[in-house]
Amino acid sequence: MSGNDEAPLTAREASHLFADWKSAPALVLAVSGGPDSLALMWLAARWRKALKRGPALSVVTIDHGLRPEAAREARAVKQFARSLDLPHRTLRWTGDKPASGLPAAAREARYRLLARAASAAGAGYIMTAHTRDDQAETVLMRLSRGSGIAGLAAMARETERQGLMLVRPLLDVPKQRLVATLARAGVEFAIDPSNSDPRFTRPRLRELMPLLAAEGCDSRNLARFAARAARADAALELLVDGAEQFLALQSGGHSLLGYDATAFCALAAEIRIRLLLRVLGRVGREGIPELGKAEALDRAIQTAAAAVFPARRQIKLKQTLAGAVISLTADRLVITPAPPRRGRGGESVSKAPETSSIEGRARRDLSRKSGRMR
Ligand SMILES: Nc1ncnc2c1ncn2[C@@H]1O[C@H](COP(=O)(O)OP(=O)(O)OP(=O)(O)O)[C@@H](O)[C@H]1O
Repeated sequence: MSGNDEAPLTAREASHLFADWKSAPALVLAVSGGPDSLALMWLAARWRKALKRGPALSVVTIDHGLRPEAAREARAVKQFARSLDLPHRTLRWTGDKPASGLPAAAREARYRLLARAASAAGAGYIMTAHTRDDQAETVLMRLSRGSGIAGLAAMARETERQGLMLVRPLLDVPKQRLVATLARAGVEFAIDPSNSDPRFTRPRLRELMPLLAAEGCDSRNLARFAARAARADAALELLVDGAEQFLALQSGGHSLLGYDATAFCALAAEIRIRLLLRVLGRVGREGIPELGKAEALDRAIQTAAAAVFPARRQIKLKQTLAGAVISLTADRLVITPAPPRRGRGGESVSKAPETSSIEGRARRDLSRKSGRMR
């Protein structure tokens, strides 16, 4: 790709960026009406037109019902899509809007609606216009929250989300190049004022970017850092696979026996914590817990394991986390689903499907690509 961060994207560069999805049957383009996603739509339409055979493209805009101008912007996207011969739908978020955590709730609703539109269009892929600048902001946000390596890897080019693939062909492209692409094509675009609303973290961090860039902490270097963190994360996940297989072999395939406590405690802390996250996500009723909670659990296990107890089978630690019960004896670390919590009317409350112990059940998708920050 051109090293010039201000040059419009060429057709050749775009065809390279989209090449991975050339043989997908259908793609949904998520287009808000902002410059990044309008450029995505324009580039994807030009790419598709140049192909003899390729995916059926359709465009979806979500109206979050938060700004009065949103409906007009969605109509403008529809008009532009029509001029490019692309079918377009607008879906509206009609649910209650929370008083706090609005960006996160809007994002949840957006992806839910996009997934619905993709299923209706028979598309297994949703394409967004995340840029290198978005990647850099994500790294900064996660850094500021003390995220782990998986979180610092930020967004991936492809992410699985509820059975659909979320794909980001422009993740290495600076936003300025998209703006330049639109300017050359003579396309006008809307600016969403919430993108610079100082009530939200991301816009406040965006404000800092020029200052940081002057010190070398620019989007290129932050994105490079994310790529390196992703590489380290992938290597660590392989080590966790190996550790898991090793511990399972040591249990002789007895699914209810859990892990050998000494072997578990001898693993490196990072591997133990990742293993706990995996197992809790698989066994527990409440999904993968926060990294900090798994770290605290690991510390408690290590402290309890070091304590001397007279009886080998005596329980050294018993704790619940993420809808799972963790118990430790001198011999074994066992993680089982917690009994279902009782609701107000006495009915049981369960978030995850019934599972029985550490081993012996299908592995759910627990990767960082599930969109959860670590
Ligand atoms: N209203 C919308 N309708 C359709 N697609 C949208 C809408 N808003 C955002 N998108 C898609 O999501 C991409 C990222 O948007 P933005 O950076 O504003 O979202 P975000 O809240 O930071 O979410 P994310 O967690 O996905 O980064 C856009 O480039 C676009 O492809």
